[in-house]
Amino acid sequence: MSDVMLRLSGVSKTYNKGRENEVQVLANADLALAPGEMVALVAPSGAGKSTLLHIAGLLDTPDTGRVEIGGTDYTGLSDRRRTVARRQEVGFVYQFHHLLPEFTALENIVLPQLANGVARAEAAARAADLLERVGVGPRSGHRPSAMSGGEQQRVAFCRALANAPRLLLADEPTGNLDPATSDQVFGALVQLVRDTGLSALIATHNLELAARMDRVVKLDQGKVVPG
Ligand SMILES: Nc1ncnc2c1ncn2[C@@H]1O[C@H](COP(=O)(O)OP(=O)(O)OP(=O)(O)O)[C@@H](O)[C@H]1O
Repeated sequence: MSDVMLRLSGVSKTYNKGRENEVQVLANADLALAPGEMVALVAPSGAGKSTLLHIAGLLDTPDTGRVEIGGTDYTGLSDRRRTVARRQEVGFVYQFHHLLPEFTALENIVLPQLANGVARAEAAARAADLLERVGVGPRSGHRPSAMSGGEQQRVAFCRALANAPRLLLADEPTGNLDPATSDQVFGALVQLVRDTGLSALIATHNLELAARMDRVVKLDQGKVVPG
């Protein structure tokens, strides 16, 4: 296994190149995450956290630079290869849960597995196990509208891990929750990541939560620097 789970090398990204509203968000940014490492990404609004996460998760491509996940260099690979890799290797969590409203918590975690070719019984067992781990086992038959914000977000964590990715990317995962709930739900996320041995890059404005990670980095003039 590679000793680096995620590596960004010399990554640059400019929006609206050549236009009046041109904005260089990333400028030769480098970042490496070891297997099992949890890193917080802290930066002011607009500094480029989402851009960095999208590039790291193969949702967007940098103008220049390389993105490697699990030792594979995805630079220049086809959209198809990148889509397959994204589905298998990367889990995403956002500020909003984005669960499918017409499906139960369990089904929301089963569906991505079915799309990945997993048999239904196996998918359901994995979904139940994940929900149990984050303390929402008793809510597995509920639709998102019948769950609290904290419960919805815990289910979203499970969905991100449904296909056993090796890398978790989270963009303000508890940003929508009140401070006490945020603290508990963040704790559940950390525990889940530790239990499953994932590498995780978590963007947050919350310095207390960031301090619970192995390492903190920030964005400074388009570069990743120690926090
Ligand atoms: N598709 C786009 N086209 C043009 N500009 C963009 C685009 N996406 C982001 N930007 C700009 O790039 C900069 C970085 O945006 P990004 O969303 O990465 O920041 P962020 O650090 O995640 O901010 P926030 O914490 O507010 O979500 C911002 O100035 C934003 O306006």
